[in-house]
Amino acid sequence: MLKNSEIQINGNQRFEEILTPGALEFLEKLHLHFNDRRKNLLELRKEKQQELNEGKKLDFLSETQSIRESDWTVEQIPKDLQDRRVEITGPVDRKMIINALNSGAKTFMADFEDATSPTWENEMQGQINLKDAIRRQIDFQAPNGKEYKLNEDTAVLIVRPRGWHLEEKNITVAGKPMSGSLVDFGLYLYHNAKELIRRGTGPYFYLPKLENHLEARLWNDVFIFAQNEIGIPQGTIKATVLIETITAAFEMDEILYELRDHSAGLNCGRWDYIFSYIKKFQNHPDVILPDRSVVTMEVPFMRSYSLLAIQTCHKRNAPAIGGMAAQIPVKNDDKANEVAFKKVQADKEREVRDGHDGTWVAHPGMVQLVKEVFDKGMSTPNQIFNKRDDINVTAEDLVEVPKGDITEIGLRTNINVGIQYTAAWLSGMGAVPLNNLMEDAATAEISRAQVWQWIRHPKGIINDRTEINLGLVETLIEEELDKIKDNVGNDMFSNGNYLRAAEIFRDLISQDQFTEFLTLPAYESLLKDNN
Ligand SMILES: CC(=O)SCCNC(=O)CCNC(=O)[C@H](O)C(C)(C)COP(=O)(O)OP(=O)(O)OC[C@H]1O[C@@H](n2cnc3c(N)ncnc32)[C@H](O)[C@@H]1OP(=O)(O)O
Ligand SMILES: O=CC(=O)O
Ligand SMILES: [Mg+2]
Repeated sequence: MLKNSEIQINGNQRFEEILTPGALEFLEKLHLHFNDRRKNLLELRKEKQQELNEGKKLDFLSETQSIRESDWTVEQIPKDLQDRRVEITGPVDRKMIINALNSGAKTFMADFEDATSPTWENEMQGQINLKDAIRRQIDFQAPNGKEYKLNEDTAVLIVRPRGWHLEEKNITVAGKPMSGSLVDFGLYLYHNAKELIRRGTGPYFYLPKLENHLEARLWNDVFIFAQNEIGIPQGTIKATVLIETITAAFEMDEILYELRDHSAGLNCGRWDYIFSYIKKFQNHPDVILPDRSVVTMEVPFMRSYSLLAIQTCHKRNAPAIGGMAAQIPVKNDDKANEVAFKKVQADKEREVRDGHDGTWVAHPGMVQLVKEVFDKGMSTPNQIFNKRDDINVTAEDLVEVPKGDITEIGLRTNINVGIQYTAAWLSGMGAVPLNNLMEDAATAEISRAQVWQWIRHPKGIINDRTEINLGLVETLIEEELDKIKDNVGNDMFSNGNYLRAAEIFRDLISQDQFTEFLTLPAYESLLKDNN
């Protein structure tokens, strides 16, 4: 049994409502049954990275060929997940949960991952907010007096727990931190599964950053165990896996197969996918990406993966959800706003034309536009019937290196966004608007990974022929910090964690060993003052 000394309640009455003895006992069981396997799988990630660093090429697995070639389908998708044409995502902030549920989107993914900075307060408050939202007992009053409450019709709730790599250091078992995934999943399920079922829906999840089908098998075993413990029918949990690592793209069939009793399809997590492409091929001299702004869904390796996801899902009667266009409405600039909307529209038109069954938006202001695009392109609840047998994506297509320039603006933007995002994250905000784009942990990972790669790669050269090296980047970091200071003002600059963020950014790009996730060192920094 977890002892009180092993958790932080901080005297908050409502935290106690989440961290009940029963919930803690359930978490402890999850930990004892699954944490060693989680750790072994994280070790396996390191071994696979080492093989790639030594020049290994990615390919479809020979040992699972029979799974790819045999006929099977996932179990029936529940009624309220049949039509997912517009999914809004957002952090587990109380006001935003209400706004997202009211947004007119079909579903809302409440995010403990890319969009949440995992302060203890955010984590616990997020669980409280979701518990209240499910029971329709959520309301909120903003400092300006604006009142928030739920509409009659709300989006279907899906929760994204943290990835397997993240730990929750405020909950320990025998002195060892628990997995962030198991904490987020476990607390949400424990408090809400039966209530969700009673209300005609279910415990639905998005599973982030999986690298292979063994990690999907672990989730599936967690589901079987948890359904048994909680006393809900097997198969009640439904999970959509984000295909957001380059290695997982080679195992889409296998991931669906592992989760076939619990699967609600796949999603193209495009931003982490780009990050993963850089990370996994960090040592390959033939792989380098141009400016982030030109690595769109239309470059061959991105388009191939999205098409393969559609074909794979539809073959298995599962939905294939598209990805996040990072544009958000632009305030006080009609022209820039129009451009942003046009970009989102084009992105979503391509997705629906290709066969995606739904897609993501980052902001309520985009819901109507994207709904109209999908209504026009998809007159049925989904298009799983469209098997796309015409698609033929090869292993080479999935890794094709895109062309394009590295520019000084691209380099400066990566530095600027990397620092500003990390500063926000250290201040407890996991998603922020920067340069009229939604930035979250996944997009920030691209920024710092590109700078790391460009410093070391023989082709890390700006299009004016300037070589990118540590010295240049150090200079630009100072210049970008000055710009940020001018922009946010002295007070905000000194209170806003920018210097700490710059220190983390500097460490990340100067260490020869590529740090697996920006959020790992950032979490250590966060623990020092936010908990
Ligand atoms: C790569 C990936 O993993 S994508 C998935 C993870 N990322 C995300 O989920 C990010 C989602 N988006 C967001 O968090 C936000 O849109 C941000 C931070 C980018 C911008 O937020 P803001 O600066 O608040 O935008 P803005 O001022 O235009 O918001 C207007 C209103 O819409 C609300 N809003 C904006 N985005 C969202 C959202 N995603 N969900 C719910 N409400 C939202 C705001 O709370 C605000 O409400 P109010 O008028 O009642 O005060
Ligand atoms: O989680 C989504 C992504 O694009 O990353
Ligand atoms: Mg992601």
